[in-house]
Amino acid sequence: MTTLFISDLHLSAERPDITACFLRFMAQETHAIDALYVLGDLFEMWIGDDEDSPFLQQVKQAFKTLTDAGTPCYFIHGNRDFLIGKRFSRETGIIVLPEHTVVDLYGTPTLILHGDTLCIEDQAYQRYRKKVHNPVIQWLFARLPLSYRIKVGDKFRQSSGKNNQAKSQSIMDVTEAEVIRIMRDANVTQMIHGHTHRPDIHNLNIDGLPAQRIVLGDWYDHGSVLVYDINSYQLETRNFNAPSSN
Ligand SMILES: O=C(CCCCNC(=O)Nc1ccc(S(=O)(=O)N2CCN(c3cc(Cl)cc(C(F)(F)F)c3)CC2)cc1)NO
Ligand SMILES: [Mn+2]
Repeated sequence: MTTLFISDLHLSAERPDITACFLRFMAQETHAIDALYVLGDLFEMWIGDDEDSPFLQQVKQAFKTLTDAGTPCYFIHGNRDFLIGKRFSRETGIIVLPEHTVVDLYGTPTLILHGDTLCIEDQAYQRYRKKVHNPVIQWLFARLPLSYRIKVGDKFRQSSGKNNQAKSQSIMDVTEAEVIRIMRDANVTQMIHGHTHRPDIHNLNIDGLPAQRIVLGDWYDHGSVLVYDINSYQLETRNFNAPSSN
């Protein structure tokens, strides 16, 4: 049987091509799978579960159809959609997991996470992350009027776009030592994450044991899916303009 992993779709109303590719993926590829894991940055922004739109309704409905059919669907917060909460879970049937979770993938204990916690050299980002993950700050932010939160979100998106251009490529990637530290602490030899937008399968060595770090791809110019079968896995792409099957 098969388990699917996706992340970094950065879905937004401004990118109907990504949304169409995602909806096609959900309609055509999620029959008879064991589970779907979404490892963060499903959305380009998320300022509260109370935001609604036809775009959001369509995406939420796709998950609801899947979970109502009995396929478990799990989500780990990304650096964009870390405010996704209980109401979103209720509306979609999605189960939100802790930011670092160990799952048993057909007998292989695997640490799954978004990946932004591995980029410890990006100190400015880690400081910002600490603040916005503070429960009191989140409680206060959630009580601001929706219109104001949308404005704050747009401001953050402009500034983070600029900040990222300024940052060197290397600090935007994971710190190898942190990867090893976290895998050793979790006592695993397999990790799956997203965030860096550098899809790849890395072989590493942890205390003499062979280990793998699987990085999921973003969906900026094509879809990216990790198809994990009982005894093999592969990172696959999904073209936006693939002819629909019917
Ligand atoms: O993303 C990458 C590379 C870039 C990685 C770093 N850049 C990045 O993460 N940018 C970013 C993330 C989220 C949004 S947001 O619009 O969704 N939104 C902003 C306001 N948020 C907030 C929450 C709280 Cl509790 C409190 C506040 C407060 F108080 F500070 F105002 C604000 C909620 C979330 C906008 C931009 N790779 O994948
Ligand atoms: Mn990210």
